[in-house]
Amino acid sequence: MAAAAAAAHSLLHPPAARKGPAPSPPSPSPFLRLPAARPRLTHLHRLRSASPAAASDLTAFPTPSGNLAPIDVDAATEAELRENGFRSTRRTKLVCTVGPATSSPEQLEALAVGGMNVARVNMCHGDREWHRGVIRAVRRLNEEKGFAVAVMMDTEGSEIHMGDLGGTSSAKAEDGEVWTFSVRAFDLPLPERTINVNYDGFAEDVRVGDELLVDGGMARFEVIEKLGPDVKCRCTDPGLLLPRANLTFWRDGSIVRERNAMLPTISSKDWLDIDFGIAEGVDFIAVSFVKSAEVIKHLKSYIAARSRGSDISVLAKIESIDSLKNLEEIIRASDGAMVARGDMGAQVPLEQVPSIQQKVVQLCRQLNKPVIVASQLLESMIEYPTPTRAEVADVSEAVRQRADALMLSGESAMGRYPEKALSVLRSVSLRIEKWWREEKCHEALELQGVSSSFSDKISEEICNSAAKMANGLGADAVFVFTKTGHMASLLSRCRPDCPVFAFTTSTSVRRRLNLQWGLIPFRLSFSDDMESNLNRTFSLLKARGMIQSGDLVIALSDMLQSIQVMNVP
Ligand SMILES: Nc1ncnc2c1ncn2[C@@H]1O[C@H](COP(=O)(O)OP(=O)(O)O)[C@@H](O)[C@H]1O
Ligand SMILES: C=C(OP(=O)(O)O)C(=O)O
Ligand SMILES: [K+]
Ligand SMILES: [Mg+2]
Repeated sequence: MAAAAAAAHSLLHPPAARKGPAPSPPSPSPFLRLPAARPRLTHLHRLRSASPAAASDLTAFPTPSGNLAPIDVDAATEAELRENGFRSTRRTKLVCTVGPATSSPEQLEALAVGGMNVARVNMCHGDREWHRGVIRAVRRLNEEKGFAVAVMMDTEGSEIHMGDLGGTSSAKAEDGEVWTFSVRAFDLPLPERTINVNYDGFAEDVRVGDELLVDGGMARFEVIEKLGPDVKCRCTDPGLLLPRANLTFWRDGSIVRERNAMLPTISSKDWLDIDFGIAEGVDFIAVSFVKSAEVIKHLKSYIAARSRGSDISVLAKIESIDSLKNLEEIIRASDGAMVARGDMGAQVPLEQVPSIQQKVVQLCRQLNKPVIVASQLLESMIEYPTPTRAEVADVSEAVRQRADALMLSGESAMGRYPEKALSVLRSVSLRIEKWWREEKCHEALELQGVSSSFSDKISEEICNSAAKMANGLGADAVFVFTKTGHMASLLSRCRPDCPVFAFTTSTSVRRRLNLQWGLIPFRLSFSDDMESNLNRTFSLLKARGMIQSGDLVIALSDMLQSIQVMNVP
């Protein structure tokens, strides 16, 4: 037990390895500038010649005084860079579901300090006032403390689920007990051993003999009798019933999809929630139970018409058999995806979930869409302060697959140890990333072209080359100045060995980039003049101790299509 405790301790408290003296740069030239990629002549007007500048131009640039306001970076990133250096920054992003355990401003700040990149609110639970409070608290935190925590709203969708258990937080179903699942509206308190079901067709669709699975198998019942709106079921696998738990029913070993298969992906309640999300300025909307690309396209055009310029990214949750049938089309239409293993595991045999996860993660990377691996990563930490070995292995596998992000659900929403769970994700990510970088174990993924225009193609080739150069030269960081964030995501897609500092003029682009692997997003106003942008950025970052003279940096921008290699003066 003592050994276990010690192991858990080291997992939760990794030693902070201070950055040593700046490594001597492998490049002999302190200011080597490469020519711009050469496009066809017809596209030359897009390029501006990179005038060769002497190193002295940079050293002559005045160092800043105490004025640090022009760049937005949060204290957690700053401390991490200062203490651990570029190479050791975490590349895998972390999403936390906010619930009753984490909704106060103090609790949210603790999560942000602990590495939360995205706060998720799940519209299945809580009411709009509650969600509004959380979204606004996150916004305040960003404004007051310089964080760039993005907000993700997750729709309820038209799944079948249980009601609220009449206010109790959980109920235990024991072997052999008879429970009533009913579509009736009851007055509170609910009669004993009674569960509300949200789907009106439930009592008609089920048959005596069907199996009823709560949360994909947390508890299991057999339908023994139908009495109008009430369905009597005997518990055959005891387990815990949680409010609004998902329900599936099975007949002859297959999931039953009768009229429920015809339910809309976005329900009328979801549309109201989406209007709410647009009004509150959320950064991501994750759509539950996506079946086709059409629903994503529909939502994207709705958002474009409604949100007047503010960009909201639409993420497809891959969690049903239908989503697997149209996987590539759905991901192409979306701005990103989530491997939602909770419901997925209730629809396909559990042993198929790992290969589905790997397939979705790889496809998203090919198509340049960020991907989140979600559900039960550290499930036991809802109750216990340390994870199981199996959970750590599961997290490691998602990190090794180089998913953009990992997500906490119940662990952070209503668990006893939300901050500890986050710190486990953080330390496991750091450790596994370092191990795989050092061992150079990653199989090179042959990236296919993703660009739809020639000018995009130039950006893509520049990013591919810059990432390769960064690896070959052992660069400390890639700097990218990007207005829309597109160049930054193309770099992230290459999964370079060093982190990517993404400078963008917009706070909302900065927040959205926070979901993507390996990007450290900063908000900075900059001009079209790369020379002065770089000088200014170096000065600002040096003044804050985030970079040092001699650091080897590769710089790109989406205004000037070139690759520059230089040492920080
Ligand atoms: N806004 C909220 N209010 C109350 N409880 C919540 C809220 N968000 C999440 N939870 C709790 O956290 C659990 C895990 O969250 P999540 O995985 O997002 O939902 P679900 O279990 O419905 O898929 C939920 O089952 C619920 O008990
Ligand atoms: C993330 C998931 O969706 P939700 O928590 O909304 O059911 C899931 O099913 O894994
Ligand atoms: K949901
Ligand atoms: Mg789900």
